[in-house]
Amino acid sequence: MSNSLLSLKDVHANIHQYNILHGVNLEVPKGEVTMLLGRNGAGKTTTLRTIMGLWQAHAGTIELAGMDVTRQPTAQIAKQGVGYVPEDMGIFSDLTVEENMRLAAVSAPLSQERMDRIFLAFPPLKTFWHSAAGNLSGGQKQMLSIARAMAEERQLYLIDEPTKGLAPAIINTMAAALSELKAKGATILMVEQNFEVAKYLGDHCAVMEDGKIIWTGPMNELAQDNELQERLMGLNMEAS
Ligand SMILES: Nc1ncnc2c1ncn2[C@@H]1O[C@H](COP(=O)(O)OP(=O)(O)OP(=O)(O)O)[C@@H](O)[C@H]1O
Repeated sequence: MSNSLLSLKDVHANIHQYNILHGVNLEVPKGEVTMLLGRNGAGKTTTLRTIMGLWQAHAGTIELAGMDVTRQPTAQIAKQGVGYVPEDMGIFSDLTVEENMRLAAVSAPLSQERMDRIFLAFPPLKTFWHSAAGNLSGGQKQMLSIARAMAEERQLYLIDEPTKGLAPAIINTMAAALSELKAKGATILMVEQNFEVAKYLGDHCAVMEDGKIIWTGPMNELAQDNELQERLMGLNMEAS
């Protein structure tokens, strides 16, 4: 795909002695949202961590904006404009919301304009600006985790299950904030188990199984095909 910002070609990765990724091929188009879906243990988190350099690809290539970033150190990949929102949120519980945000802005101090944009998306962060992050609710912690990725200009966001364990009302807030980010032209690769959220935000979709991508296509194609969903992911969407 010619407009790919991120491109994985035949990526293999091990975790300790286990071979987890068995040749991942994935194209992430610029300015669009790609959903990485699949059953538990399929390798979705491992794929994001390998892109971020947190696990090493032992074969294959990872290109970001045409540059080979395979096996670069994580700090170097972050410096090239990749914001990562890990599943465990990666926030510092003992620090305040403000300190968490200021630490996330590595290449330039957090501007007022950026802070205003973040407060608009996530009002509780303004309310609890001087509170310890550890005291935030689960949903507020997730907001802080995404806000940290937004603390700088990014060319790519890697977001791992941002709605996991959240109450429906908070899921809506989260989806609205991510939709704003999308409307600003962000390129996002996101793991999401909530199929409603995946349908709402996704332009493209890649489905993983056993360390490989087994299906790629437009999100609406998968969303409209119950049989395909069930075959690829064991989903039964009759209820939704
Ligand atoms: N630190 C680890 N040590 C050993 N095996 C691991 C480790 N982390 C992940 N794995 C294994 O790698 C495989 C892929 O895990 P991964 O977390 O990437 O899957 P996933 O698709 O994100 O799953 P989920 O939807 O459950 O989060 C699984 O079999 C998992 O048990």
